[in-house]
Amino acid sequence: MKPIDMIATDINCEDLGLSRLCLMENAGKSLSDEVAKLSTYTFSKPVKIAIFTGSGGNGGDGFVAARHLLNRGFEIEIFMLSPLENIKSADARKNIEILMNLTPRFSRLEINYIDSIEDLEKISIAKSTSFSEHIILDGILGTGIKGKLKKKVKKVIEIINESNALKISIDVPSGMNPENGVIEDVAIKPDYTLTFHNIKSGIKKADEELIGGIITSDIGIPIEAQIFLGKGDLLRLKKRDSYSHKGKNGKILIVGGNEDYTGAPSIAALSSISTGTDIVYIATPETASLAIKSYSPDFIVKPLKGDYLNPNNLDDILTIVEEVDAVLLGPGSGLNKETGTLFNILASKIKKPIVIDADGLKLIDLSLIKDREDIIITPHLFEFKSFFSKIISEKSLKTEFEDIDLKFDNLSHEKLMDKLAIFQKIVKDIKGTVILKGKNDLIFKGNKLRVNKTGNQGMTVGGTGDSLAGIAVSLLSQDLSSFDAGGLSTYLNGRAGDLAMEKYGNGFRASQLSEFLGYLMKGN
Ligand SMILES: NC(=O)C1=CN([C@@H]2O[C@H](COP(=O)(O)OP(=O)(O)OC[C@H]3O[C@@H](n4cnc5c(N)ncnc54)[C@H](O)[C@@H]3O)[C@@H](O)[C@H]2O)[C@@H](O)CC1
Ligand SMILES: [K+]
Repeated sequence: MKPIDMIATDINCEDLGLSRLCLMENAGKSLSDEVAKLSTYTFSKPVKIAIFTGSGGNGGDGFVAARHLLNRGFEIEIFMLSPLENIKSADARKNIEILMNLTPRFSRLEINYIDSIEDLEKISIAKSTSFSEHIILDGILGTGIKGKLKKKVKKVIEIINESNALKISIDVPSGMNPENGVIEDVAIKPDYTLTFHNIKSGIKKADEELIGGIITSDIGIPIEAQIFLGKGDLLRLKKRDSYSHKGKNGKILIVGGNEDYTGAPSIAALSSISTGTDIVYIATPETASLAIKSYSPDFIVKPLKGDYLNPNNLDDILTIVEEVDAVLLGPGSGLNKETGTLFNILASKIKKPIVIDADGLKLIDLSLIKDREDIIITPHLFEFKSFFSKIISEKSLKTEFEDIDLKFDNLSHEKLMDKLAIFQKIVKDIKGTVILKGKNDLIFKGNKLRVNKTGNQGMTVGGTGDSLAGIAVSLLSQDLSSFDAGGLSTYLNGRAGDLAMEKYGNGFRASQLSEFLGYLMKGN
C-alpha cells in the first residue's frame, strides 16, 4: 500500500465515524502487545523501554504504547524530539498530555525533551553499558516524513543505531522514504518494523537488513474505508509550487457542443475551472461558440467550421491538443456520423489523457482505446451496457449482463461480490478507468474498485454528468492517474450536489455545482 493510500484511508475512516484518535489508540495498543511479546522472547527479565518521538502521529503511537506498556509493568523513558507546543498531530498531543497529567507519578515513567544536540547527553540509555537490556521504540518519523532530516533528528538516529538495544521501528524506520524504501540520509536500522493495517510500499521494496523483521498489526480499519471515496482522497492532489506560472497547473481542451447543445460543454468547463485546472479551451462548432463564450469570460472558445463537429475540424483541434495536458471528448456533440468519424480519428491520434463522455461514448470504437491506461469513460448503466455489449462473447455472461442493475444497498456480502464480479469481468477488457454512474458510483480499473456514495436524487437534473466529466479532465490535467482522477471526480461532483441540495433543495441546476466545487477543493 502506498503511504498516500494509507493516509487517505485513515482520513476516510472519519467519514464512517471512526476517529483517528481511536485508530491511534488501536495502533499503540497493538504496538504494546507486540513489544511485550518480543520482550519476553528476547530477554529473561523485565527491561526498560526508551521511546523516541517526533512531532507527528508516529510519536503519538509511541505515547499510547507507553501508557499500555506501563500497565504491563515496564519502566518507560520517553525522549521527545519536539516540545509539546510543536507537536503537529492533535491526537499525538492529546496522548502526551495524558502522560504529562500523570503527576505525582505512581508509574515508572520519565519524560525528557531533547532541545539541542548538547541535550543528547540526557540520553543516558545511549551510554549505558547494560544497553543490550533495553528496548528502543522508534516513533520519530512515520509516513509524514518530508525532505532532508533535521540535524538533531539525524544525530539521534545515529546514536540509536550505535546502540545494542532491541530496536523496534513504529510503522516505518525513521528516515526511510515510506513510498519507495529509499534512505536519503540516515535511517533507524531496526530489528523489527511494526507496521499498521497494510505493509507500506517502501517497506516491501527495502532490503531486509534495513527494516528487520516485519510485523503487521490490524488497527480496526474496515475494508470499506479503503474502498469508499472520501475527503482523504483530496490529498492525492499535487501541492502547488508557489512559483508556478499560468498553465503550470493544468490546461484542458473540451471538444463538444453543436448548434442545439451549448450547455453541456459549458457546464463541463465551469466544473473544470472550479476544480483547479488553469486554462480551459473549448473547441466547438461556430454555431454554438457564441452562446458558450457568453457563459463565462474564463473560457477560451475556438469556433470550428460547421453546425456540428466533423472531420474538417481535425487540424484545428489537433493544434489546440498540442497546448493542453488532457482532453474531454463528447459533451453535447450530438450523434452525427461525421462527428463520430472525427472522434474516432481524435481517439487514435491524441496521445494525452482523455475523458470520453456522453455522445462520445456512443460514437467511439472501443478497440481504439482499450489498451490505454490514461483514458476515463463515464457511462451510466444504459451507456455502459451498449458500450461493452459488443465485446461479450460468453453466452452465460451475456444474459447476466443484460439483466444486471445497480441496486447494491441491501445485498448480502455474497450477492454483492457476485454482482461486482460480473462488472469486473467486463471492464477488465479495457486498461483505462471506467466510472459507472449510479446511486453509488463504481470506479473500476482492472481489478481495482472504488465506490462513491456522495450525491443525491437532485442530481438527476440535466448536466450533472457533464460536470463530472469536466472535473475528471481537470484532475487528469493536474497529473492524477486515471483511477485517482476518476474516483476523486465522482466524490467532488456528488459532494457539490449535496451542498447544492442543502442550499436549493431539488431545484438546483448543474451549472450551480461549480459554485461549491472551489470550496470543496479547499479540503472542506
Ligand atoms: N489515522 C492515522 O493517520 C494514523 C496514523 N498513525 C501513525 O501516524 C503516522 C503518520 O503521522 P503523521 O502524518 O503525523 O507523520 P509523522 O509521524 O511521520 O510526522 C510528520 C511530522 O514530522 C515532521 N517532519 C517531517 N519530515 C521531517 C524531517 N525530514 N525531519 C524532521 N522532521 C520532519 C513534520 O513536523 C511533520 O509534521 C503513521 O506513520 C503512523 O505511525 C497511527 O496512529 C494509526 C492511525
Ligand atoms: K518510525
